[in-house]
Amino acid sequence: MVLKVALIGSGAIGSRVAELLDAGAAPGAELTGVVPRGDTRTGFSFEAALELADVVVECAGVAAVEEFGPRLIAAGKDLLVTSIGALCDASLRKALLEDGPGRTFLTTGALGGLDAITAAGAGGTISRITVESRKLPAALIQPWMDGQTRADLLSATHAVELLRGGPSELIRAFPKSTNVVSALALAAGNWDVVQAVLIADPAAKQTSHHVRAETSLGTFDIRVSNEASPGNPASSALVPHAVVRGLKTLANASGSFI
Ligand SMILES: NC(=O)C1=CN([C@@H]2O[C@H](COP(=O)(O)OP(=O)(O)OC[C@H]3O[C@@H](n4cnc5c(N)ncnc54)[C@H](O)[C@@H]3O)[C@@H](O)[C@H]2O)C=CC1
Ligand SMILES: O=C([O-])CC(=O)C(=O)O
Repeated sequence: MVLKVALIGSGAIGSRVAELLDAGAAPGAELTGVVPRGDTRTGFSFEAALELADVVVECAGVAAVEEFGPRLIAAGKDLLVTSIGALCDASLRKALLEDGPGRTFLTTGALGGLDAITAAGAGGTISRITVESRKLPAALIQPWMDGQTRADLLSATHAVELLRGGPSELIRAFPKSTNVVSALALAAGNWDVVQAVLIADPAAKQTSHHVRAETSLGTFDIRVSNEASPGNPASSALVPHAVVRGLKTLANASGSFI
């Protein structure tokens, strides 16, 4: 049986996922359509995705998870989320992860090592997870920043710490850049153990995430240095491939967790 896939969002991640699916990168999975932003009078629509798809992949942002996620799950569809920070909201988290009958899957996205953290959270205890993320300053400019803050950031000659805090604080201020922090909390099964720092670094040749997890089953020190996505310097080029890997597992062609 073919797994029918719909996408919400066709930016850097969504357009690459579409290309990969069309090229057969996830055997057993087939692209049914891409939900456009705004006007849906022509072409594919969210309603068409609800009717035709088995799994809908969100690659559009935190607001799109809020807007579409609960309706998909209530309709019995599966949802694969990239904007994991949306799940900082406890009621949305419940709707997506507990209410069913649809299922919510979370991509590993820009990170590695989430599997070990999930296993340690289930089988042991996690006392602390820290993550330090570094991106180029231009990728971290936000609509809420005033002109002076933007100018200072863009002309910085040294690394600048932008924010330190937990998943909710980070996603509120940098919703397109700190989903990995929420992914760590969900992997740990604990929103209180994760502390993050976001750094704008003019010398950053790649986007990097340095995760350190202290658990009763071991200490994991995970460093990922990702190439930026060609279409969006704020997103790592790895992410669409992580999404497609997830779809491949859902289509069950390989039957493998790794
Ligand atoms: N879990 C992870 O490790 C990562 C997650 N992300 C998440 O993925 C999201 C997408 O990333 P990119 O593709 O790089 O962003 P992008 O900005 O290149 O593309 C987003 C696309 O979604 C579209 N869109 C927004 N709202 C929509 C709606 N309601 N309906 C249909 N389309 C809509 C936009 O028009 C845009 O074309 C980010 O906002 C971020 O939340 C990004 C990087 C890593
Ligand atoms: O792509 C990345 O490196 C991470 C990212 O934007 C996010 O976590 O939202």
